[in-house]
Amino acid sequence: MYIVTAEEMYEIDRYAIEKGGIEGKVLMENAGSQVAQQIIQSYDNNQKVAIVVGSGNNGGDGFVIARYLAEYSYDISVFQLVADHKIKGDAAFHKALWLNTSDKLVHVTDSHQLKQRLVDCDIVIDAILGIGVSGAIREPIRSMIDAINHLPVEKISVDIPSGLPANDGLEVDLAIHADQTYIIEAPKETAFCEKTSIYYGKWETVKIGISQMAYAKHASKQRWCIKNVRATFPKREKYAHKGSNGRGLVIGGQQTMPGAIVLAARAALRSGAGLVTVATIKENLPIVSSSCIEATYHLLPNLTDRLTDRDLEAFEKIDAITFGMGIGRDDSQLLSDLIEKLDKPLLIDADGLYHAKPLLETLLQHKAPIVVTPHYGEMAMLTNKTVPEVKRSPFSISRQFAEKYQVYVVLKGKHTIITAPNGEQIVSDQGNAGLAKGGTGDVLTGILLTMIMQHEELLPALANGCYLHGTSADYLVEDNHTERDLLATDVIEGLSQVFRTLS
Ligand SMILES: NC(=O)C1=CN([C@@H]2O[C@H](COP(=O)(O)OP(=O)(O)OC[C@H]3O[C@@H](n4cnc5c(N)ncnc54)[C@H](OP(=O)(O)O)[C@@H]3O)[C@@H](O)[C@H]2O)[C@@H](O)CC1
Ligand SMILES: [K+]
Repeated sequence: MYIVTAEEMYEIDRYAIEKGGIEGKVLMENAGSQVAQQIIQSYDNNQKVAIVVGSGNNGGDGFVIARYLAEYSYDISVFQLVADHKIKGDAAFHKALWLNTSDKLVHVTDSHQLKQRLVDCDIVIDAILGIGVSGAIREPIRSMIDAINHLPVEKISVDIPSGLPANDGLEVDLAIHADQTYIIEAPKETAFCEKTSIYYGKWETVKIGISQMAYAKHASKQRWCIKNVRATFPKREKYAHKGSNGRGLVIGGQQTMPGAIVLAARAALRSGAGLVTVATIKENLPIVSSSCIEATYHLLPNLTDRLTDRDLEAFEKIDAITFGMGIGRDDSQLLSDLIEKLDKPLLIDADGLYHAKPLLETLLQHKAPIVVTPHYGEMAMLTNKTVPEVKRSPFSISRQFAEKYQVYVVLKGKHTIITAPNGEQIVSDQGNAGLAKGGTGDVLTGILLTMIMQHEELLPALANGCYLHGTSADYLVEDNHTERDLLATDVIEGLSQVFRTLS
């Protein structure tokens, strides 16, 4: 499923009209009838329904919905919040069709009137503003949206909660707090941003006949689901040997943080890596090696000095490296050596990201791909922004960073956003609140290390890793765990159940 900005949706719409030959009126008919079908399936027709329409095509959708719901005997009233001359084009066409079959259209000019009109309704269908909204919400629409938010009725938004922008990056001024949103065709960026997703309530998409070709041409983001994983997940070769399934290297683990590397190494092995070597200090060896007997070990005298020739020689056979879990924040030369001296795919996580901050310009010199996996706080640190700023613009900030430093970014959150150096993005929204616990990030890193070694294309590889991690947590919470007691180690054990669903 594609995710779009407002500009991309308009381009896709234009493509469907100009190249696909579908008239705008027909797209609007399809949009309204599909939303109406969803409402008919979910809400009884003994309810009193008010449809509030604004000046744009979102209002046009509202007139179509009115026509279909009236056919199914809902008690419908349509309230027009703008002057007649504001309704133009396709919206005016569908307004005329509504008036051919009904006289139920009331002009409302202020919020006080609107409140009185809506007070005995069960459902308000919000077709006031769509993706064409711009700037601060103007009066009288502003007070009208506020009035609707205060009514104890079911609020259903068409396409987008009125007042909410489609794109990330803007401070939300005022918007309908919907219980349910029926999104036309493709979810917009704000459905996946922490500060704005709540306005949508529950949401689903309705299709109106736009071809996938239009999206392939104009959209740059996808939501990753099992269908994508099945299509891209590498098959395990029948005659594979441990060397052909990838040799991964996990570097990290201060004396006080040995758990992080155990989790990463075990997760990498459970996700199918052929061999995993853990490079850490000797004080960690007893605990780490007894917790992960399948891995091999490489001893580093400390986690701060440059790599020796012996280290570099030992790492020569490695297919991909992850650096940073439990490494601490003391000055260290390790990361600059990994960037300069080893041309291997490199995943930088956790404290490793603090070491990466002063080296960002040098990332461009690395000949193999680099992946960074920050959470919101770490992303704010890397980009000199605040956490609220990252939460407001997770798509834009990830894309700018990925393009500037030519790295892959996995911005971890409820909706994890994965960005390629060319700006292409994928959202993985699997997982639950049980993952908000120490160690789960280390498990994700281990899974991603294996995915990096086993795929040719990195963007789907990283998306598949995020899918495995989140879906393991979802299955565990559905079965014998809860969001409260779920541990990072459980997520590793849960991977088998996810793998079984992929073939
Ligand atoms: N995707 C698809 O393929 C299809 C999409 N369709 C639908 O079209 C919708 C997009 O339609 P759209 O472009 O007409 O924009 P939309 O938001 O309805 O109205 C814009 C008007 O709102 C006003 N306004 C703007 N800002 C404001 C503010 N701050 N405060 C107050 N008022 C403000 C401004 O009017 P003004 O008062 O300036 O004249 C402006 O002209 C889309 O969301 C979907 O529902 C389907 O019908 C068919 C296929
Ligand atoms: K709306």
